[in-house]
Amino acid sequence: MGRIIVIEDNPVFRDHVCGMLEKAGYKTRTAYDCAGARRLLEELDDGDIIVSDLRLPDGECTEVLERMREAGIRNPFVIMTDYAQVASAVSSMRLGAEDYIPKTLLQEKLLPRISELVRKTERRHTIPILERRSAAFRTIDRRISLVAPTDIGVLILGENGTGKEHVAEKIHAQSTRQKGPFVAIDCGMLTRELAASELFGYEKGAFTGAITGKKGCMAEADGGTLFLDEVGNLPAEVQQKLLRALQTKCYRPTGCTRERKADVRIVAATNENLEKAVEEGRFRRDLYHRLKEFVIKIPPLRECREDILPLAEFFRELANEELGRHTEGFDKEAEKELMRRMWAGNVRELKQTVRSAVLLTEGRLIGADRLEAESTAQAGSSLLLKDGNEERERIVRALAQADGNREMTAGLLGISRTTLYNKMKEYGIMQKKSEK
Ligand SMILES: Nc1ncnc2c1ncn2[C@@H]1O[C@H](COP(=O)(O)OP(=O)(O)OP(=O)(O)O)[C@@H](O)[C@H]1O
Repeated sequence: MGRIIVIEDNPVFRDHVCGMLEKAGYKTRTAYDCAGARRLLEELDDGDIIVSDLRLPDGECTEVLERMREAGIRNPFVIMTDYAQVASAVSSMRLGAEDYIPKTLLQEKLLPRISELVRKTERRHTIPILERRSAAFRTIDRRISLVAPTDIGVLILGENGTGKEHVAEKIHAQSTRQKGPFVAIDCGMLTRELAASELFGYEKGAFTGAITGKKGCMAEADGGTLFLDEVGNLPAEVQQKLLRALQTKCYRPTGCTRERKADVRIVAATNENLEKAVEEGRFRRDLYHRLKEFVIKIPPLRECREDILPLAEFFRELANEELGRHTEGFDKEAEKELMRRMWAGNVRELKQTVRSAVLLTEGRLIGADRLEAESTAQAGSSLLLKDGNEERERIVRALAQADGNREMTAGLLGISRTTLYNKMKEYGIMQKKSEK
């Protein structure tokens, strides 16, 4: 976890903010003016987050922000404002500030916002990836390198757990937008009521309870890539709004009278047959065509058998590090077993199986008896309990155990993330967007 750089000229307020952050376990560094901030920024680490007062003795912090963004430094920047400064703070968001928080609301807003940003930053910097070398993936890599530098919309098709999000990140990393943000949103988690605000944001006072405005994913992804995971679940009203935003590069946040511009490249992914969703009237044909300008199909792991052992080795070493184990490999029987399985949950299931095998192994070699029973789940199917109440409770418990991380929760329950989303929707289990 990185540090929080607090830039504030009022020493009492600065100590107050640092105290709050340190009590929550964050390390802080401080500066009191733009010049000091610029010096600190020279030694900025990837995971650091900046929280700054808007008006500083030698200028506005937006000058620092602007300089950072020009230099391609994308660390999150949150602005603290007095009531009278809200208008300029809003305009600073166009320069790439993540958020502004009125000082009067700092107590309740700062820590949740910081923990959301920490999760996002950590996710981008800590998931190690193995370059897959199977014939199928070499073809996929060629397709990625062809499409990445263009602004063509890409639709990634594949079963759950095949690695669609990594492919989207790769497209972004090889694009001319690589210095811009990569914002991922799970459309499967968006209720009809939430979808428009999450994607397009809203103005302060747009509806009861909208005490501050919200930026929305479109604005967050401005200059970068917006990854719409499980795009087939996007509610109809939002499909229309998204299509318009793609066609005109303009959109209107809820409650806002003026249009906003957003230069966003969309990469979408789905595990369902969108063609069928179009025929059944659940997905707009025009949006479908717009999203699938270029299609990348990711085969299930069982069809890329050359990748199984390299991935298993990769996950074994990761798990060694994470769990403090010293396994050195799989024995012959375990290798045979890894190759024999169908991996209905694809790479995600392989990763989880290897991780728990590492945990269970005391010697150097992992034996076949340490590989948990094969998942009987068909991709996308549910294997939970028949009794609804019990099932709901189990999901809530698993979410708490996994500290809100949905991937880990799905892993604990032995189901795919999509099934988890659908179940959460079905049981009305709410979760904050930051809890991913
Ligand atoms: N090449 C790879 N190297 C290392 N880990 C990988 C690789 N591909 C996938 N994974 C891991 O497998 C899991 C599933 O990957 P990812 O979330 O990208 O799949 P997905 O197809 O987007 O899944 P879903 O459809 O459920 O959203 C993640 O934990 C991811 O880190």
